[in-house]
Amino acid sequence: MNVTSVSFPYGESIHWFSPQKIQSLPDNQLKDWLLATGSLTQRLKTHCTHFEVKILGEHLLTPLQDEFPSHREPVWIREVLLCLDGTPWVFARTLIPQNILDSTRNQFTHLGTRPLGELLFTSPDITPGNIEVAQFETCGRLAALATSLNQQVDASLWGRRRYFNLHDSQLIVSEIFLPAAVEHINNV
Ligand SMILES: C=C(O[C@@H]1C=C(C(=O)O)C=C[C@H]1O)C(=O)O
Repeated sequence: MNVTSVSFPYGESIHWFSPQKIQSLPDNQLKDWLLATGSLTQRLKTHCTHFEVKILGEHLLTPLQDEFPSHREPVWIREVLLCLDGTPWVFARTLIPQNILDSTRNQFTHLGTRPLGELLFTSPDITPGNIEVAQFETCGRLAALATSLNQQVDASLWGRRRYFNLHDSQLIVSEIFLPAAVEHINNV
């Protein structure tokens, strides 16, 4: 895998839609994955022997334009690849505001290769919020990332963005399904 943290951050500005508003959700098994509310990590682990979080980068950075309107100051940005038996299936980009870092004693900044979901789905103070979806064109940065992972991008990529509520704040987790994942999901 010739992806390095040199190109971090990989995220690109995208227009996210409420699932009720986007007319053209994929009409195949991927739709269920896009809208599922549980831990993606737990679901991915049922499709492999070895699950691994590869960190592309983590840093306090300013969000992309319109990515986090309530936070124009730097937030903790974590980008990872979720790999199943050595194959990257998901690119994930998480944005965590400073007040959540402070109120959780910086647990999120010391995750390392532990899946974020281990924190999000075990803390009684964190509740899943809305889900939004988006389609990524084949000419974008994330398509280029997929290509650099030796995954052929024949069609636009699909992703979702989930909000997680903690006290009176939110963090955002975006997950883009790479071609290897879509190939498996739609052909199981
Ligand atoms: C939110 C979850 O955590 C996963 C793990 C991530 C990480 O380690 O950075 C990011 C996105 C998720 O797919 C989950 O398991 O649902």
